[in-house]
Amino acid sequence: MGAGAATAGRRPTAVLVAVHPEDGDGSGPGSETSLAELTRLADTDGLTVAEAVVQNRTRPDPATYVGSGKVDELAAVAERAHADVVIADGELSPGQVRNLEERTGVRVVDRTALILDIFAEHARTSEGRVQVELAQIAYQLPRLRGDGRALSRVGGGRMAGGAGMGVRGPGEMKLETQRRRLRQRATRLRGNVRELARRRERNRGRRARNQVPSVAVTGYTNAGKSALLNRLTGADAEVQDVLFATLDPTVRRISTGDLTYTVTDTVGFVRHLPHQLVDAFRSTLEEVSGSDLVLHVVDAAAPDALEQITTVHGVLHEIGAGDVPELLVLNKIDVAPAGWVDALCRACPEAVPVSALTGEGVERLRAELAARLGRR
Ligand SMILES: Nc1nc2c(ncn2[C@@H]2O[C@H](COP(=O)(O)OP(=O)(O)OP(=O)(O)O)[C@@H](O)[C@H]2O)c(=O)[nH]1
Ligand SMILES: [Mg+2]
Repeated sequence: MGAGAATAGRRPTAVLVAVHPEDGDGSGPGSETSLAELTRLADTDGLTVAEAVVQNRTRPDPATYVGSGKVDELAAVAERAHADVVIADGELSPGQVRNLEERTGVRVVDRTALILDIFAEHARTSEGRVQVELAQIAYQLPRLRGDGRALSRVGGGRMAGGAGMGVRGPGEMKLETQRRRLRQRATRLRGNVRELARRRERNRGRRARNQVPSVAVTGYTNAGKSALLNRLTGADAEVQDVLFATLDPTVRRISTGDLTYTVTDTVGFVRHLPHQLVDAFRSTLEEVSGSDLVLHVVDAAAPDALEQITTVHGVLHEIGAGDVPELLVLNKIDVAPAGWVDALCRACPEAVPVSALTGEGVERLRAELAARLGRR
């Protein structure tokens, strides 16, 4: 069972732990930006963050992730906060998790597990569920402990469906049996994903033959991709103030004048998107690399908007979509400080400022889209 089980009735409490590197671009693990994001991720997963323990030196103890003094501090903070779980701002080795748990007496998870948990919670379609479960298995296989604990949910929401994971009691299944079952399940799931990918491929081929240009909406999670898709097409994609609300691509058709094109909403990106997820979601992400134009939605109200743009470009390259022409959209200008929007426009002169909420700038965006697609 997840951390929430012991504390029915209130939201489980989390304490964050991180090593802040002395160098880097200021947005790496342990930085203020990264911790703020981890807090939002925890919140999305149903956890309330009480405190963060950050180590500022760069010489942590590899056995316990942070140095020994910090572990004592973490244990004290966790006790004071009545923490149900400790979340590390990075990916931990199985040994680090075990040692930290022993010394703090609290369940320990890392950022990757947290993101996987959110994906599991948000997957709606069978395709989304299959891909998430595959990513979960890739994460769990090297971390099995024989007591089934690595298979349970992190946060306060409902338990992840998956392969009925997390329901087995301690020691019910031998480690080797668990491993074999998971590997077999992964093989079956990969077969499903391949079949779904082929279906997607066929649909894309049909659209290409019909000469219908395609636009893929991408961007950092919570940038307003689904809201903008709804504004552009009158669709009803799910819009929520949580991270990773959308996991399944929604394809919609737009007709303006004699031009018809499709717009696809897709999964949001985040700094250090777990590689297990990138691998598992490859078929979903291929919608992006196969499109004629990437509509890159930026949350212009985010103080780290420029870093988010860099992150998204990194993921686009990773999935083979680096060469697809891009149209940058600065969204949420209704709430972004005017000076900051101006600065972003100077940094990205081709970008179109809009508000999916009020509709401001959306006509200009439509015209720009038509011009770009007509010019192909
Ligand atoms: N003020 C304001 N809020 C917006 C705007 N566009 C979207 N939002 C809000 O931003 C939040 C995220 O919007 P979504 O459309 O779900 O964002 P997304 O990029 O699809 O997010 P994921 O699917 O989770 O990656 C929601 O609370 C929206 O209401 C905008 O132009 N202005
Ligand atoms: Mg969305």
